[in-house]
Amino acid sequence: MNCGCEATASTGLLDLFDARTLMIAAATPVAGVERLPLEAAGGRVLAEPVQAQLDMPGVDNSAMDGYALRLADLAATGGSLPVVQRIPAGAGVQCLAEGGCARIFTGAPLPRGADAVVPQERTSVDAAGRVHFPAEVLAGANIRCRGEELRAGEALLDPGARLSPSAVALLASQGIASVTVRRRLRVALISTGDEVIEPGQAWTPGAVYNSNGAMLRQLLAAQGCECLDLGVVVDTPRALAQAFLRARETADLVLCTGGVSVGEEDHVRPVLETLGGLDFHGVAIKPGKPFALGYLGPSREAGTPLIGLPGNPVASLVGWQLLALPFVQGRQGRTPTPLQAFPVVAGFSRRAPRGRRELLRVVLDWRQGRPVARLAGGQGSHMLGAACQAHGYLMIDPDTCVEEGHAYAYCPGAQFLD
Ligand SMILES: Nc1nc2c(c(=O)[nH]1)N[C@H]1C(S)=C(S)[C@@H](COP(=O)(O)OP(=O)(O)OC[C@H]3O[C@@H](n4cnc5c(N)ncnc54)[C@H](O)[C@@H]3O)O[C@H]1N2
Ligand code: MOO
Repeated sequence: MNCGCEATASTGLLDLFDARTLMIAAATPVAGVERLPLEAAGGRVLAEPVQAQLDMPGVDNSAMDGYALRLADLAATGGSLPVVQRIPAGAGVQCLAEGGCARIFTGAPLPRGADAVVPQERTSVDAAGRVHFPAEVLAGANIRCRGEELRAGEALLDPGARLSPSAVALLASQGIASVTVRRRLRVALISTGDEVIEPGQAWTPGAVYNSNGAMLRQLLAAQGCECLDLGVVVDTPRALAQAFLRARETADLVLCTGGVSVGEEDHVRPVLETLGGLDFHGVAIKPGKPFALGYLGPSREAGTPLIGLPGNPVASLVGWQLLALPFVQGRQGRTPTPLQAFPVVAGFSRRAPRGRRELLRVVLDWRQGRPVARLAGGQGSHMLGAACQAHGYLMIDPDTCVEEGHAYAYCPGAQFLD
């Protein structure tokens, strides 16, 4: 792929942000939509623009439990009014009788003629039942005006939005009962490695349980993808080629883990080059360096994209979060989310790795009112424990030593589950 991005001369690896740009550019959305009942569409990607059906709020209404009044009546009576009406939520729109106030509740329609609501705790009621108001009541106080949030016909949600619980709530608040969403992305998952066995199988020395498969199935499900799990494939070019061809038949994306590095037992790259092509291989991040994007088939356009994630479990996780996820989202027709990061002070010092941006798994502690990052545990790319404890990553630029008390870019982990 000719993108104008260059691998760093010294390492031959792509910069993380250049690699993300390539992933997003390569992620063509899949065709195919379906109409679903609103709640079944939760987590899916909207395929159509949705407009507001109603003004929001639909009528002027009270923001408080209290009394609705006409300011001119209050001025004329010297600060107290009799209660002449009672308006609960769900009542129709009424007119406020002159010279009195209305007992009103949160969300109830404001009576015509009223121009303020006073919360009940700012009032007192005398023995005769007159309500006494504070000296200053502002026009419009505690009134939620019709259409102040939205007017009917205005854009509610754009295509490409993921239907989060709040987006479902927004649609429900408009009375919308069904929506058109993109079909689910079909992702074929292949775990490679002679040593890799599934949980439940008997362990023998040298065997490694397939944690990547378990993790990626969860991560794919969290993105609303359909996972076609092809299980564990042994480290031979022939077995891998067979698995790739099978995956290609039905998937919108092939995701494999392991065998993507440079040893002679690592067959992903050569097999990919034989059955299709390679877009790039190797990103200047730690963990996650041996990451590959390519395609299976005659051309990128006619082929099926393939992402090779490293075998080391934390490298696989980081490769998914920083690179594969924006691709999956783009292929789902989602508007890609920029990487969220903000400065956080390091509570430790550490030597830098050469030529790679490091993603340290950290926990945030609060010290004197500000967050301070500490290492969540061992930082080896095979050490899942720290990845599991971490709140996020402290992202350290290549060749930069971490100095205690200095601030670095912190990427919250929760963003990768959105
Ligand atoms: N000479 C070099 N060796 C390595 C390099 C390099 O640049 N030159 N890169 C290292 C880095 S960085 C990483 S990360 C790993 C990744 O290598 P692979 O993607 O080829 O992965 P494997 O060699 O197949 O496995 C690595 C490691 O991960 C375990 N593994 C594999 N699959 C799974 C799975 N499904 N679940 C859990 N664990 C898995 C595997 O047993 C190995 O321990 O390469 C370095 N080497
Ligand atoms: O990318 Mo590897 O993850 O440094 O071990």
